[in-house]
This record gives sequence, C-alpha cells and structure tokens, in this order.
Amino acid sequence: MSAMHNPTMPAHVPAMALELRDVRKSFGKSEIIRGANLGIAKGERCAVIGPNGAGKSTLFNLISGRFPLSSGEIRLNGGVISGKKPYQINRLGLSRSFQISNLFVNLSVYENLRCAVLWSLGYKYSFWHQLGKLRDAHERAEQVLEQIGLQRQRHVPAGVLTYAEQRALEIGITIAGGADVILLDEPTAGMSRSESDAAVELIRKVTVGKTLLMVEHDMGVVFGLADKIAVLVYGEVIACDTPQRIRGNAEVQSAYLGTEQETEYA
Ligand SMILES: Nc1ncnc2c1ncn2[C@@H]1O[C@H](COP(=O)(O)OP(=O)(O)OP(=O)(O)O)[C@@H](O)[C@H]1O
Repeated sequence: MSAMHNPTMPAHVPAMALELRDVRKSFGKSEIIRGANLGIAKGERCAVIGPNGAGKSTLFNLISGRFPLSSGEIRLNGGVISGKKPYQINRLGLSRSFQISNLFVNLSVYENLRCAVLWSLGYKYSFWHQLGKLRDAHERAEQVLEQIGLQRQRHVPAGVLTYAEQRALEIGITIAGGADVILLDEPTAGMSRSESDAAVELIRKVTVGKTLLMVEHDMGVVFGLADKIAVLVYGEVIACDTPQRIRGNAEVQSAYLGTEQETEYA
C-alpha cells in the first residue's frame, strides 16, 4: 500500500504523485530498464538526466503506457497505472509531450488547443461538428492560449509558427486537459539560450501546483528548474536528490556529469 493510503504513516511522509517500483523493460534479450525505482512527491519538479541510451525515453514510454512493462509497478497518485492504456492513464491525470512534434500543422494554434481539451475530456469524433457550442472547451483553450503567450498567433496554422512557438504550443497541448502530472520530453531541445530561458519560465509558470517529470539534456535548464534530479544510467536510477546534492555526488560525477560537455552549470 502506498504512503498516501496508509493511515498509520506519519504526516510528514509526502504524498507521491508518481512511483516506480522495480520497473524493468526488455526489448528481445536486451534489458533496457533494469529495476528502476523512483518516487516523485506531489508538486515536485523532477528532471531525469543520464547518458545517451540510458533509457530515459523508454522510461517515459513505460510511465505513459505506450510500452508495457516487463515487470514491476508504476503508480499515479497511489493507484496502479502499469498495464493501462495511454488514454486511460491520461484521463487519470497524467499528460506527456513528445520529442517529435505532435501538432496538427494545418490547424490554427487555437484549434490545436481546443482539440487537446476535447480529447482529454473524452469527446468522440462525432461531436466535433458541435465544437462551436462547447463553451467549456473554448474557455479552457483561451486560458491556455494566454498562459503560453500565443494569443496574437491564435489564428496562425501551427505549421507556420517559429520552432520555439511550436514547442510552447506543445507544452500548451500537454497541459490543456488539466492533468496534474506533466511529463515533458526534452522541452528545450534545439533552442537557443534565450529561447530556452523563455521556455524555462513558461514551464515554471504552467506547472505551478502540478508535478513535473522531464527528460532534459541541457544542464542549465535542469539546474534552473528542477527541485529534484534523477540520474538514470544503464536503466537504473543511480541517484535521486536535490540539485545541490546531485552536483556533489561522486558516483554521478563519474557515471555521467564528469564525462559530459554539459557541465557549465558547475
Ligand atoms: N522499441 C525499441 N526496440 C528495441 N530497442 C529499443 C526500443 N526503444 C529503445 N530501444 C533501445 O533502448 C536503449 C535506450 O533508448 P532510449 O531512447 O530510451 O535512451 P535515452 O536515454 O532516451 O537516449 P537519448 O538521450 O539518446 O534520447 C537504446 O539502446 C535503444 O536502442
């Protein structure tokens, strides 16, 4: 039983938004995730870092239900989600972005957001002709439009936006359904320093009161945004701690940080 459901647990034990317990994933004979354990408290912002090929994207695909686990368990807000379909996990309150663009390029910014809201509300395609009447979806899309600062581009097809604007729209789509656990996969990849600074501010703003798990290679972003950093090496979480403690962790230094170019934060 998880901490949040156990009345005998002391009050200081934080309620977990997301828990991975001995999660394993093999592709054929290769075990890629090798007994990963991770706990993210409600309201925490956690960054997963690790060398290329460590299994970060695979871990995201397991959490969001895209891949089935080989063994282990994943819990969202105390309830088991491993074994469920991605749309079921989404409706239980977890939403993820993709490294590869997930936008409808011919639809406007506003329409992309409205589709995301409707999808997470569970509307079927047959209802789409009634879109104009769906005031709740309209209001939510307007709210997100404002949050991501793309009001002026509301009628612009998503495919015409700048790269940084497209990434902001993807973040908007990810949060549009009101999920309380947000997974972002390399949200600042390919951005200039100033674009990525703006993205950090946006992510900070839209995740207030939510739980964030992100995969990120840019150490400036990681150390600027994360309350906690999980280090994944060869499919295992070798450390999960505050940025300050991770920075001073000798095992992390030798396994990852010390060998990377991206150590400018030090
Ligand atoms: N569907 C799949 N079938 C077989 N092998 C896979 C599959 N998906 C990922 N892998 C393998 O799993 C390993 C981990 O890949 P993954 O993309 O999860 O790493 P990563 O830490 O996200 O890497 P990067 O930082 O480069 O994005 C790699 O060796 C990859 O080839």
